[in-house]
Amino acid sequence: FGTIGSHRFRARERIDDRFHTKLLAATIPPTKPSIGVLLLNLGGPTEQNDVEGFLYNLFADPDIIRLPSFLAKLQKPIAYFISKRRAPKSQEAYRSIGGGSPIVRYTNEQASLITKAVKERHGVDVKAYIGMRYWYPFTEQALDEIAEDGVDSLVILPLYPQFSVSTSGSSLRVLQQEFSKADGRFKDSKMTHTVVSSWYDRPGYVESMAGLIKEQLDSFTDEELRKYGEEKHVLFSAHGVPQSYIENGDPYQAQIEECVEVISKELPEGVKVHLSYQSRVGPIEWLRPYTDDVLPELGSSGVKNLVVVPISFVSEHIETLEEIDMEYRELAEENGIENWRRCPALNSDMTFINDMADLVVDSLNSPITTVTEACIANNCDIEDKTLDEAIGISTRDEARMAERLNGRIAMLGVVGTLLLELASGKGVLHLFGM
Ligand SMILES: C=CC1=C(C)c2cc3[nH]c(cc4nc(cc5[nH]c(cc1n2)c(C)c5CCC(=O)O)C(CCC(=O)O)=C4C)c(C)c3C=C
Ligand SMILES: [Fe+2]
Ligand SMILES: [Fe+2]
Repeated sequence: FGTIGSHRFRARERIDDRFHTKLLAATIPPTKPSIGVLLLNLGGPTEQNDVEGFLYNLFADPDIIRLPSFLAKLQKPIAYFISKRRAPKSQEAYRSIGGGSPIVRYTNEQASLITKAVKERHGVDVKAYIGMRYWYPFTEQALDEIAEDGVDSLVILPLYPQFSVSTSGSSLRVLQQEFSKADGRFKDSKMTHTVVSSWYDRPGYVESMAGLIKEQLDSFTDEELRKYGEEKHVLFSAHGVPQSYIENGDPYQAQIEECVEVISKELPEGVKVHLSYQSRVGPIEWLRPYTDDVLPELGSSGVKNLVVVPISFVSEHIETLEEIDMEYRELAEENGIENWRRCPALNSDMTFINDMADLVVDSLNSPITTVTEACIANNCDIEDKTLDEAIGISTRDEARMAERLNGRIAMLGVVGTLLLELASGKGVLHLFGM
């Protein structure tokens, strides 16, 4: 490794780096380099008592509930009411899968397997850190550890194959804020970092997903196929986002569609592929078609053999174990889809793990993408005015503002509902499932 001048986590310096072609590997000091891999994920409540706090953190995130700036002060009170209202229903769902989310357990497993695979496949020592957005271990805790360990070079890897402002973007914004704090934990650090924004089209990931789906397709027995017919269907069920996010530049839907297309190319000929979006929350319009509309449609068109594939997650959690395995399965069976399979999440699938290990090493040897660059490239909402000015572009030009306002007007419906509920003392939000 050669050495090139260090960059600190000062906003301006990072922005000045926009047009660099430095490789992260080239910035690693020649002696005792310490390489960190920060795995970002959503997190989940580990026990019943965590549920309300987890939901509060989620709804207090302006990347999850977008309010117009004049209502920004209401974000926390709104989060408080929605989380209180939703907690009993969510608790019940978590109870049905054993009391809490297994997301941290799976992410820990993935972290240690990726570390091992990087060493075995590439001879490189890395230390993995886990940063969850809404519950323990929080991203900020991972950053404390990274600073204490004196990491020289950090690969930031969101565990979301496709980029959404509401997931990877939200986590990157936390990093952006923490890195640019003048008196923060990195004030004397010379650490460099690079971000892998999305990786839905990596051949290894595609191969691992296709492999898991084929296993399910092959599990239909001859007897079942005689009974239900030969036709096999695959329904990719992606986590939804509000439609307004896409209108404001979130690359999520385009990446989901491309991802489904490349995986489908690897499936046996004759398999019929469908795509829908699950887990809608609240009264506004989300990406369509909704999974709970598509299942009855498939049923009434005579589909019997169906493999459902969770496409935006890399580990099991409430949306696969409860929503797909229980709610959607029941809905499918009620509608005549008798031969149901669910493709497992990637969890510790070794084709996937090895690909993530290769991805880490590839990103050490690729031009750096800073957190700020990743946010700009993926149309994250950058609120920090000084950043906009320093970059010399405005993310607030009038056309974008008008578009964003349209999306936010929809959100005002939620606020209005809350105020109505507060004023009347009657529960209105439950009508919207909140
Ligand atoms: C790619 C994945 C995800 C996107 C996009 C996403 C957007 C998004 N989610 C909510 C609201 C909720 N999400 C909840 C749980 C949850 N969400 C994801 C992934 C994505 N979310 C995961 C992996 C999980 C489960 C974590 C776990 O505990 O196992 C929840 C809480 C559960 C519940 O009460 O239903 C909510 C609420 C919104 C509003 C949103 C986009 C704006
Ligand atoms: Fe979610
Ligand atoms: Fe969800």
